[in-house]
Amino acid sequence: MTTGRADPNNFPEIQTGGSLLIAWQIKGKRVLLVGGGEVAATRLVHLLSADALVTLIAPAPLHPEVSFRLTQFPNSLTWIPRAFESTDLTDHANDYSLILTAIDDPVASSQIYKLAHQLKIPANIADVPPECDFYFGSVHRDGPLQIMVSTNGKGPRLASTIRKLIAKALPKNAGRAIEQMGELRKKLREVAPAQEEGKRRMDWIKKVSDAYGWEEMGTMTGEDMANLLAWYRKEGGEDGLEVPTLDELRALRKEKKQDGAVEEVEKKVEDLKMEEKA
Ligand SMILES: C[C@@]1(CC(=O)O)C2=NC(=C\c3[nH]c(c(CCC(=O)O)c3CC(=O)O)Cc3[nH]c(c(CC(=O)O)c3CCC(=O)O)/C=C3\N/C(=C\2)[C@@H](CCC(=O)O)[C@]3(C)CC(=O)O)/[C@H]1CCC(=O)O
Ligand SMILES: NC(=O)c1ccc[n+]([C@@H]2O[C@H](COP(=O)([O-])OP(=O)(O)OC[C@H]3O[C@@H](n4cnc5c(N)ncnc54)[C@H](O)[C@@H]3O)[C@@H](O)[C@H]2O)c1
Repeated sequence: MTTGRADPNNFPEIQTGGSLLIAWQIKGKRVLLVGGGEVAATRLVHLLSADALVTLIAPAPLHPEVSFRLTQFPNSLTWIPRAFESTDLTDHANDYSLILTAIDDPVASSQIYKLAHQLKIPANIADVPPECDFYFGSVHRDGPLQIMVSTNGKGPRLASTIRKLIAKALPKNAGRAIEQMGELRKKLREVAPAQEEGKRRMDWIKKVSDAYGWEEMGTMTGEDMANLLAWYRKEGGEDGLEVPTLDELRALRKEKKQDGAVEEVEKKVEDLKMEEKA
């Protein structure tokens, strides 16, 4: 939506030869996973974290972690206990958004890749980079915060080392703070939905994002958020709208709610919560 570039003439340098890193919204989409060993177990962590609907094809016995996921996710993970057959794909050509294999059989792997390619379904064939439309990366998750380290196939173990270094350097409650920011942004769009308010809304949320520490953002209460939104509404007509300091925001907690703006916003926030529950 916005680029956030300070200098419009200072274009970023492009290093070609990389890959496209994206956050694929695969929730509710069908994925075929072939294989039930250790690598399949790691694939399941990624897929189930993203709320995908997974069909797993592999003969028994399964890796214990894979068996555990079956009991943990009975509605989103289905096991077909046998080896892969080509009709698994040809009869279900439109079913799958994504195909992953994690099997110790290079011939079957290649056959699955060719079928996926014909059907134009993106595939990752573990251990065979030339037959991967995309690679996995080393992932750190903390709620909505997702960090993926990729070495573009050069050094998976080094990716894992870098991921751990990054995770160590993160603020303790970064995930929680980001979750809170998501809630605030959603509520702000709700109380100030007007299209023409888009720029002011974005300028202000940028300021809010920079105004408080991680700890403060993570421990912000529903009342603080309502106070912030009321602040925005009250001062919304002004250009260069400021954000309350932390002290100002905390002071608002104690104020009696004689202020109609706060009550109005709190009611909207309550309505939103009810909608979410419904
Ligand atoms: C990140 C991670 C994600 C995951 O799989 O979940 C991942 N591999 C991980 C670990 C790992 N894999 C291997 C080792 C042994 C040590 C070593 O070889 O380094 C270790 C380390 C270990 O076990 O400690 C063996 C291996 N891997 C590939 C090949 C084939 C080849 O390279 O030709 C071979 C056999 C090489 C051989 O035979 O010599 C290929 C791929 N592995 C990738 C991802 C993709 C590129 C990732 C990137 O760009 O960085 C890519 C290209 C395709 C793909 O799988 O998508 C996960 C770390 C998760 C974590 O802990 O955080
Ligand atoms: N990319 C990576 O990060 C990475 C890391 C380690 C290993 N590997 C490679 O990934 C592959 C899988 O590794 P693993 O440790 O999970 O192996 P594994 O031996 O633990 O598991 C293999 C699984 O595939 C199943 N399988 C074999 N043929 C099948 C078929 N035709 N249809 C359905 N299921 C079938 C087996 O029953 C088993 O469940 C190996 O080739 C391994 O070298 C990749």
